[in-house]
Amino acid sequence: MLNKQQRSDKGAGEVKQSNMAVFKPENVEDFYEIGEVLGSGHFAQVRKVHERATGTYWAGKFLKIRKNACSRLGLDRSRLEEEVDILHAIQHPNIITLKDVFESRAEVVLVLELVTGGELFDFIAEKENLLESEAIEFMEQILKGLGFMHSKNIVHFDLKPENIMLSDRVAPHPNIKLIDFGLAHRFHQGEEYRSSSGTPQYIAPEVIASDPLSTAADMWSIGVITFILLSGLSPFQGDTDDETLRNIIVMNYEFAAQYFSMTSSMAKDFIQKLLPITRTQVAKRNRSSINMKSFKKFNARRKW
Ligand SMILES: COc1cc(-c2ccc3ncc(-c4cccc([C@@H](O)NCCN(C)C)c4)n3n2)ccc1O
Repeated sequence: MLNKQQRSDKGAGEVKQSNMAVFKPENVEDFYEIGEVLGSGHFAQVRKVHERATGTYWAGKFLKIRKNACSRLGLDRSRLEEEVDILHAIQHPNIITLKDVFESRAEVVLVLELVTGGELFDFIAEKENLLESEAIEFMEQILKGLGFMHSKNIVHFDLKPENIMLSDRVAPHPNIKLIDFGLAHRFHQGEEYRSSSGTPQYIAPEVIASDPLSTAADMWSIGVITFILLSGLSPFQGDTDDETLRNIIVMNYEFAAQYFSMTSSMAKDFIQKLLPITRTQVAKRNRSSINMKSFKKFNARRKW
């Protein structure tokens, strides 16, 4: 488990308590041989790593950590601590497993279960779209992992096909693994939580409106993912992020006959329950201009 160490720092006569997590200070290369790059993003790189003691292969997520609060280079350490806490709290067959955490001067390394089947995103892209029976198999596993997270009051907040990986894409029934808990949050009793982070195509209207968030935001993303699995189309995707966000606010989506003629009414009903068109949103869609005030405020805040 994560070692939380109570530290008291004396500064200007006051005693400040900081509850910084302490990860393994040893050099990760003493225990793992660092291999090929599997993928990379902002301030993070995922590499294949080989455990010296057992010969097992793992995935190492190498993260650059901000040196101080004023720096914009690197990830916020408290954000990373929450991700590690959350990963430790959720052990489930459909959620990636965290094995170890190492820390050097400005880098933290998460040692994670290696999955070799790639992203669901690529799997769909190669198949255009899936049979409804295949989509159901994937959704069942995604919802099992997500249901387990939600039962522990943990919300992912960045569900998208790129963060859903397959253990082995050639297996007849590939196993799903949810990854990337960099935006995840564990809710405490009575807590109000707002965030303007996420990926435009998949974020819920309440994120754009900066309303208090809940597990419902993940269920909205599940509706978008299901729509994509069954049609190959992204329901709210516009030519720009702004257009995508506008489409979400006014609930501008439809089941185009050209793409949904083979889709069951049960599947469309499932999506409509996850992407509910409220009376307010129908009214907005009928009005010439959408509620630009909340949209402009969101635009000013958003972090991508
Ligand atoms: C727990 O958080 C993460 C786990 C992983 C992870 C875990 C196990 C694992 N086995 C293989 C891979 C892998 C293979 C190819 C590319 C990538 C990664 O660069 N792209 C993953 C999705 N991306 C949008 C975060 C990751 N991973 N990636 C990636 C990013 C995370 O934020």
